[in-house]
Amino acid sequence: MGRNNKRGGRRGNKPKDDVYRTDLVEKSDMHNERFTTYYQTQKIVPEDEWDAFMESMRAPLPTTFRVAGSRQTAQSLNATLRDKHVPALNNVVFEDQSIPPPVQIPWYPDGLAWQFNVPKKVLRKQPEFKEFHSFLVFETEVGNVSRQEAVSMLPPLFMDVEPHHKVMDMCAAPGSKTAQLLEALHAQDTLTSTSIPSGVLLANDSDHKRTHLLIHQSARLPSPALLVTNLDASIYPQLKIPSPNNPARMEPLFFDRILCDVPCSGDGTLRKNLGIWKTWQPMEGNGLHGLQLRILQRAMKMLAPQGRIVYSTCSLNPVENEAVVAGALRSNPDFRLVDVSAKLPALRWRPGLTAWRPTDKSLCTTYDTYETFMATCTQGEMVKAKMTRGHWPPEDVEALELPRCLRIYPHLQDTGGFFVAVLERTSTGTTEVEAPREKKRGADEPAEIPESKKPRLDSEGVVPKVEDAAETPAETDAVAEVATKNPAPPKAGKQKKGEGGGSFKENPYTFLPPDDPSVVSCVSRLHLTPSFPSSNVLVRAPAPDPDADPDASTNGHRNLYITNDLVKLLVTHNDYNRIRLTCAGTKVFTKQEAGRGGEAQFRVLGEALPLVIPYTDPATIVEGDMGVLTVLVEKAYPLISAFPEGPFRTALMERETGSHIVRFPCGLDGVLSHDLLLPLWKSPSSLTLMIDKKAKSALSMRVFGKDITSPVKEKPVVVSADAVEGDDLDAGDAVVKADEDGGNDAVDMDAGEAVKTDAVMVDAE
Ligand SMILES: C[S@@+](CC[C@H](N)C(=O)[O-])C[C@H]1O[C@@H](n2cnc3c(N)ncnc32)[C@H](O)[C@@H]1O
Repeated sequence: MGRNNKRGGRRGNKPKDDVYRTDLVEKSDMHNERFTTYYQTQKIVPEDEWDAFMESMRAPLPTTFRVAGSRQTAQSLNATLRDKHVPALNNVVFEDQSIPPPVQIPWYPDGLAWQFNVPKKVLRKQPEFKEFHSFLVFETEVGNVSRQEAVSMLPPLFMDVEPHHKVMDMCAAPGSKTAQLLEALHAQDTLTSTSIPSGVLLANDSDHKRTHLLIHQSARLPSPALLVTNLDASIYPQLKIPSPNNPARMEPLFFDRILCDVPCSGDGTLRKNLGIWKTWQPMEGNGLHGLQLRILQRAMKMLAPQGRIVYSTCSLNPVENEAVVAGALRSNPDFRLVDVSAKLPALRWRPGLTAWRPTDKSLCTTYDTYETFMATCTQGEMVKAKMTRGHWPPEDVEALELPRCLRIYPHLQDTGGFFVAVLERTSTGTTEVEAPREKKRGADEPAEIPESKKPRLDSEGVVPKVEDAAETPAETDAVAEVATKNPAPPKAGKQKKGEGGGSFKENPYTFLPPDDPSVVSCVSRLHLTPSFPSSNVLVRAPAPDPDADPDASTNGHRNLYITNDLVKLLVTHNDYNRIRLTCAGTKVFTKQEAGRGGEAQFRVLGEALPLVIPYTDPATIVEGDMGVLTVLVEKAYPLISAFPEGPFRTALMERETGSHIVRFPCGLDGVLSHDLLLPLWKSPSSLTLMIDKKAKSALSMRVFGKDITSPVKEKPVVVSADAVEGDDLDAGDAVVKADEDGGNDAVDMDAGEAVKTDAVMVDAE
C-alpha cells in the first residue's frame, strides 16, 4: 500500500477510478534523473534488466482484486467468476484490438486474486466487459471483492495467521491488509470450534481519521476479535492481561504475529502515483529511516518467542528497507530473517541487497561509508541529509542474511514495486519491556529523527560522536508505565483523562452483566442458546453510577456489541488514556422500533448473522424455498399472505413479531452452493428482508442472474395490524429506523441498510 499521506502520500486528489493514468501524464514526462542515477548506483536490478525495469515502471498498472470473505463464500464467488464471467470475456475484440480476459494472479493461494489490464472505454462500452465490470462493482460494494494492489496482498500471506494468534497490525490504515488478516483469523478456529476466534487482531494507526477508514474496511468481516487503536506505533506501550494461572496477577501480552507495513516514500507505487516522477528525491527515504526503524524495534519488543514479524514497504530504497532490517537485527540479536523462498513458489522476486550507498539531496555524490559522508559534507549539509550511521550497510552485513528479504520489481510479474522481510524471534524468553516515552508532539505528527539520534555538532562544526540508532534502540528510553496494576472497569459519566475507560472523546466501552435486562431480552427473544457469550456484551455508553442514582440500570441500550474473551480482557485491564481505543469487538444487535403500539425489540444485524447463527436455537430458523426467496428479493415489504402457501408462510403466521432468520438450503434448485441465511423482520402483517438494496441486488444477480428487486425506492410506513390481506403494500408496515445509543463507529447504518452480502452467505455446517 501507499505511504503515509502525511508525508506526501498519494499526491493530489486522484479520481477514484484513475487506473489508466497514461491519459493524465505523458510517457515522455515519466523521467527523473535523480531516480535513475540513485537506483542505478544502488544496482537494485542487474544492468541488463534496467531497461525492462524502467519500461515497466512507465506502463499502466493492471487492475487487481481479491475475492474476499470467509473461505467457502469466497470459493463459491470465485467459481462464478472463473466459470461464468471469465469465459464470456475470451476472444473479445474492441475497435479491431483483441482484449485479453482477466487472469488469476499466479502466486495467490487458491486462485482468489485476479488481474486485468483493459482501457476504461472498453469497460464502459464493450458489452461483455461492461457486464463484468458491473458485477465487480456490485460485489465490491457489498464487500465480496476487494480491490487491492497485487503486491499489497503479499505481507499477510507471509504472516501465517491462525485463529488463536495474537496479531498486531502496527500501521494498519486504510486497512486492506487488516481485512486479509481478519479473514485468516476467522478461518475455522480448531480450538474453539465456534464462529468467534480465540485470538485477537489489534489494528493501530497514528492517524485518527484513517483509523475510521480502517474500521469501515473491516466492517466487511465483523469481528469480536478486533481492536482498533490510534497511537504512534514506535511508542506503543506493552499491553497486559491477567495471568491464566493466577488471574489476580497481570502479565505482559506478547504478540504471535506483527505486521509493520510502515510509512514509506512509496516510489514502488510510481506506476499509479505519477506525480512521483516529478518530485522524487532520495531525502524522503533518508528522513523516514529513523521512524521505520523505531517502529520495527518496538514490534520486536512486543513479539512472543518463536513469533513472526513481517516488515514491508512499497519503496525500492535500501535505506528504507535493508538498512532498517539490518539496524533492527543488530539491536536485537535474538531475531533472524526467515527464508520464505518456498512459501509462494510462483512469486518472482529478487533477493535483498547487501551493499548500498546512501546519498544526500545534491546527488553529486553517493557515499561509500558514513565516515566519508561526514568528512565530505559541511555541517549544514549533514543536518539536512538526515543521515546516521544506520543508513549505511553495517560491517557485519553478510552475517545478517539480507538476501532473504524479498524485492519485488514491476518487470518481473507486472506489479508495483515492493519490499518484504520476514523476521522471527529465536529465543524462548521474553522480558517485559516498557514503552519509550512519548515525544512532545501530536501522535499524528510524522516523527523525525529524535534529537538524541541526530548528529550532534560541537562549536567548530565537527561531529564528535554520533549515536548509532541501531545501537541505541528507542526502547532503552525512559519508561512510561501504561497498563494498570489494578484494573477497574470504565466508570460512568463524562470521561476525564485519568479516569479510565477512554479519554479522547471516545464513548466508553462498558461490559454488561449477563443478567442485564437488555442482554436477557436479546437472549430470550432471539432464542440464543446458553453457550452464547452473554458476559462479553458491551455498550458504548457509560456504566450507570449507583452512587448517583441507586435505581440506575443499563436497560434501554439500543446497540449491543460483542467481543471475544481476550478482547474483553484487553479492554478492561489496560488504561486507554494514552492509547486511543477507537473500536472493540463488533456491533451485533440493534433495537428495532415495532409498528404502531408494538414494543421495540432487538434484532440481529445482518452482517453479524454468521457470528450469531452458531448460538441460535436451530429449531427457530425457518426454512425457505425458491418461491419465498423470490418474493423476499422482489418486494420490499411483502404481506405474509403474498408468500406461496406452505411451511414458511404457516410458520411465519404463527411467529411473534420481531427478528427471525430464514435458511435457504445448499443446493436449492441447483443454485445455491452453500446455505444462505437471511435476517427477517416480522411486522403484524408483513415481512422485511433486512438487507440493503445493493446487497439485495447483488444477491438477486447471483441467484436469478438478473436484478429483480423493486426499482422504486419504497418508503417504510406504519400501518395497522388489520391491513388488508391479499394486497401488496407499496410500502409495508415495517418501521425501519433504528436509533443509536451513541456508538460512534463509522459503520453504523440505519436498520435495513446494514447487511453486506458476504455476511449473509453463511457457510453450511
Ligand atoms: C503504508 S500505510 C499502511 C497501509 C495499510 N497497512 C494497508 O494495507 O491498508 C502507512 C500507515 O502508517 C501510518 N503511520 C505513519 N506514522 C505512523 C506511526 N508513527 N505509527 C503508526 N502508524 C503510522 C499512516 O497513517 C499510514 O496509514
